[in-house]
Amino acid sequence: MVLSDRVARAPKRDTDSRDSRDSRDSRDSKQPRRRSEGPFGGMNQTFARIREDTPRQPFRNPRHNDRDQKDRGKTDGRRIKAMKMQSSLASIPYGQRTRTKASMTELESFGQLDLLPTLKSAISDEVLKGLVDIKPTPVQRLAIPALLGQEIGRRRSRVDISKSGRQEFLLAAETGSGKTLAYLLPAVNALKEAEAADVEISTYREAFERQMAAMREPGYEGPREFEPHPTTARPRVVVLVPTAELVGQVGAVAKSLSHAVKFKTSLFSANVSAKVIQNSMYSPRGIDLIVTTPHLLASMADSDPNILSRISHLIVDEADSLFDRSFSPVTTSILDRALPSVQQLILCSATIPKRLDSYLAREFPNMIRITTPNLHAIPRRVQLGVIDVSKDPYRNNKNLACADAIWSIGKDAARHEGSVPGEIEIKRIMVFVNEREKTQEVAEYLVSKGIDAVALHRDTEEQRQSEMLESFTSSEPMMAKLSDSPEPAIGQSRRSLPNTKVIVATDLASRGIDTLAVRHVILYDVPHTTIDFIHRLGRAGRMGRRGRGVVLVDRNDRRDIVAEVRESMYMGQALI
Ligand SMILES: Nc1ncnc2c1ncn2[C@@H]1O[C@H](COP(=O)(O)OP(=O)(O)OP(=O)(O)O)[C@@H](O)[C@H]1O
Repeated sequence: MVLSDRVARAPKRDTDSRDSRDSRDSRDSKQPRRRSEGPFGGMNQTFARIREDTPRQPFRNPRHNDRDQKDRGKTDGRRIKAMKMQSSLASIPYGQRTRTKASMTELESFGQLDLLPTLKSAISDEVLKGLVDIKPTPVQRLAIPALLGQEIGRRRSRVDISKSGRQEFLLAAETGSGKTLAYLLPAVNALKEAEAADVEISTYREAFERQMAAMREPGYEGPREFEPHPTTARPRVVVLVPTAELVGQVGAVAKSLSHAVKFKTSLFSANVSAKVIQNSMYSPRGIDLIVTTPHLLASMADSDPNILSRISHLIVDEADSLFDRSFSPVTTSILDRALPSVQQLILCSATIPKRLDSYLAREFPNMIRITTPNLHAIPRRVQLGVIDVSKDPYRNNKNLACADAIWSIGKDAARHEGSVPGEIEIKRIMVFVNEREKTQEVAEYLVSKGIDAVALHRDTEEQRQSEMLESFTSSEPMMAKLSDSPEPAIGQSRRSLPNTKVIVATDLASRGIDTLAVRHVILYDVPHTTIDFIHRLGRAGRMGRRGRGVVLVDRNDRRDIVAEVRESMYMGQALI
């Protein structure tokens, strides 16, 4: 999906390097006149005569036949492709990661931030309600002060401003690390500060109060309608996300903030009717913050270009998706139209492909890049197991292997009774496939094996899909009666597994979904890229939780890639 097309090409030579390469070539071609052999032959040399490494020949088992030799050649060729896949993520120098780590320790609580007091209390009272000992996460420690322009400890938040007077930020941090709050808190803070300083809004409020008072007078005969609010159809903060599910999720965080700090939030997605969208965009009460998809916003802006005229904070979440080939034309068309008024442009992602990296370097050279030390690494608390489907008892029947893996998770959980006697916790499991068409087939197979599975794609019944997603995003444990044993009841024809719920999806459908309840992820297909590995396994082990991935490999799959990913995960290294 996001392979860098430059990885295999030699870097472009500039004049200097060409010169130096030329001189080296001529030097190389000059053979030493005399080569002295013997014990002192290597002395007084002006350049190192290092013998070129001849590739070590692999051990040949005489029993291998010709066909095996051919296959080995094929594997070697594909290995180069594996390296390309690995290289499609941009690397962040380790030196920079260490510096970041040091500066992260200086912000210890949300209390230290220059946020409005109501916003600070909204963090514990609304957004992270129920959590004890709330501390900012690494990305929040780095990003919030920078976006607020606040100095923390010895660290001055470096804020470069582009020629237009705009600040541009890239927030790159691992999956499930709290990026949403990292960009929403400063944006809402700025929104409320701008509102307090906005003369047009205060004049409107005074006129509104006057008219309300007049309308309460007996015998009032003046107008009963109000002038539209200055912010009607002119939002100040816009958050762009790729899917309707993410509109709901990010919108829920924004709404919970707006309960404590009054501002008007609207969520626009394909799931919302055109009439509702129209009514809330043009509400006479105004609109402050919208969360939507680029396509919807672009179509609204096509009919009313002024919608993009007052945006001060433009946030592009899941930026690697929104700047990939399918979304990029529409995302950039919004940027082109909105940027003149934008004061902060914030791009946010858990993976930065090289293609996006060079696009940002070219288009936004002043962008401040905020990256956490663990970027592109899958947390060590997530373990990856491998099932070889080519072996007995599966004989390349992936469906069977997948159902078996889910059954063993369910059975294992059934052995551990929950804290309430007679109840067991329902395990929520995500199965990832590479092709959207496969989701339905796999889900149907799992259902036929007594598993409560649903495919996450456009055609799934909306109600069923949202019920299932809701149960996956809630951190509350879900319980099943222990009597609902996985074994068939007497007289029951088929076994069913009541203590698991399964979503079968492609990672595009579930990108960014905050599946807090998920501890198990099954990679039905080996992902095409390390980026997919990160996002799929990132649905488990969120916010410090433990997780377990299982990858099903058959004889056509790249086992070497799986081994490399496992090793990097074990070492806690970035998958670059
Ligand atoms: N400081 C915090 N302490 C504890 N939990 C937090 C904190 N900040 C955010 N969270 C919770 O962490 C979870 C993950 O946050 P969020 O969805 O913002 O992650 P993300 O970095 O955007 O992940 P992804 O890259 O997968 O989209 C959410 O449930 C959120 O409520």
